[in-house]
Amino acid sequence: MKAIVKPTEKLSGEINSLSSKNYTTRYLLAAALSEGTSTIYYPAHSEDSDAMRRCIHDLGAELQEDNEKIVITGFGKSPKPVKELNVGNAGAVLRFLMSTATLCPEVTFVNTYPTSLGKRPHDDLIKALEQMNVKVAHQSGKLPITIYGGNPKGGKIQVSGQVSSQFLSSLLFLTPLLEEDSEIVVLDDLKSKVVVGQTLDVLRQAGIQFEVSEDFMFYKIPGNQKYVPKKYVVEGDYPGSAAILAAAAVTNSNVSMLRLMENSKQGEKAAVDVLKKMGVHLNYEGSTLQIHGNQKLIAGEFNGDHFTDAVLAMVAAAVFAEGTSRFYDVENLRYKECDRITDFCNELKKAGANVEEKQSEIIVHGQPNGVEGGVEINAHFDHRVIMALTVVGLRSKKGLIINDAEHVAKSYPQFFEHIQSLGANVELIK
Ligand SMILES: O=C(O)C1=C[C@@H](OP(=O)(O)O)[C@@H](O)[C@H](O)C1
Ligand SMILES: C=C(OP(=O)(O)O)C(=O)O
Repeated sequence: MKAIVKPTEKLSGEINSLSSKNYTTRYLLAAALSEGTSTIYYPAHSEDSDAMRRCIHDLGAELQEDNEKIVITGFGKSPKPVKELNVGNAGAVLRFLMSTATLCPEVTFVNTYPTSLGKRPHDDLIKALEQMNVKVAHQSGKLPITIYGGNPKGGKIQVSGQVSSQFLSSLLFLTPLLEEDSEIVVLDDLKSKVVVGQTLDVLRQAGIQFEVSEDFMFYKIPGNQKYVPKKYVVEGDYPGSAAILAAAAVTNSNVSMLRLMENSKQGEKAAVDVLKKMGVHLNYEGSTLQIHGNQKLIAGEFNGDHFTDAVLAMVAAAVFAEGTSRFYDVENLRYKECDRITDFCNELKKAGANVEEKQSEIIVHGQPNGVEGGVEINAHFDHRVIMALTVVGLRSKKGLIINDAEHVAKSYPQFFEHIQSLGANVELIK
């Protein structure tokens, strides 16, 4: 699918925000790891959340779904001994399930996206699992990966958090089910620390006991625990909504987004503060976030590690700001669906933006008069590149053609429909 994005001056209307992908994957897993029946209200519907649904079903969970909810009967610590799992292009789903798969004798995670997830590194999690009586066959830390488990052991576990927080989250889901008590020490740095808070939030809701140090680098997890079956309610998704907010920020707009909680634990909620700092008017009325853009933005300096999945959308807004913006501490964007520093900056430059990259920074020299556009954009299999370049296209002189735009469905299948409903001049060609 091609998305033809044309210059658009105004956006207005109301959007029912999509449901949080990161909470949906976590609730699905917590429900699968319990032995009873849980209900998840308003789950996300996207390729990534569908990948988690498919895999827990393959592992033996029973799922029944209607428009509002999924009812799940879990497999506890005894999944079906499947041979193969296909997570699509979903990094978090792969990493979370690599630990769950140690409860089976032998599971291979296949490589269906060789140029996206197939390029991402999982060495740090593999090294941690190898400390737990698990053997792992892999291609230099990448897919396809076979986990030889059956009898994983808790105890003292070390894991690096330098590349991804998903490795730690993965171990936090598994260790409560093991016979032994565990102590997890995070080595090096811990990137995307805020999303670990969402993991801990879900574990607490599922009745799991643990101790955690203030800096999130050390954990004590008693063994022999059970996930309690629960009713979970999924809140709105800030990472996806950040792209709509960025679009509203670069146009003359009056947009309301329903279902975005002001006290959310999602790191990408920081997009609201980033845009406020850039001079955009935003306010909450209950759980509705209202944004009024007037095309005027001021540059700023931001630690992007606090809102990792919203960085690209915020960079897209900064493309039109007065002055130079700097997004720092973002090196781990290089290990996502594409290299979100080099690949993204190259696409932005094609569109006419003035950006520079460093190993762990994106620097944006803003152009309040808009960018030239008039080119075709390579999506690099990355939903967040697609959404961010759509924002740029709206304020370009000649528009942008985004190729392979169907990959937006990894997290936000209704993105184009939503932005069109606000008045964005976007045409889709199948
Ligand atoms: O735990 C999660 O659900 C996620 C963690 C983050 O990844 P990293 O920890 O690799 O930054 C984020 O980018 C991803 O979209 C979802
Ligand atoms: C990086 C992302 O997801 P994942 O790591 O789960 O593939 C994302 O949603 O932007």
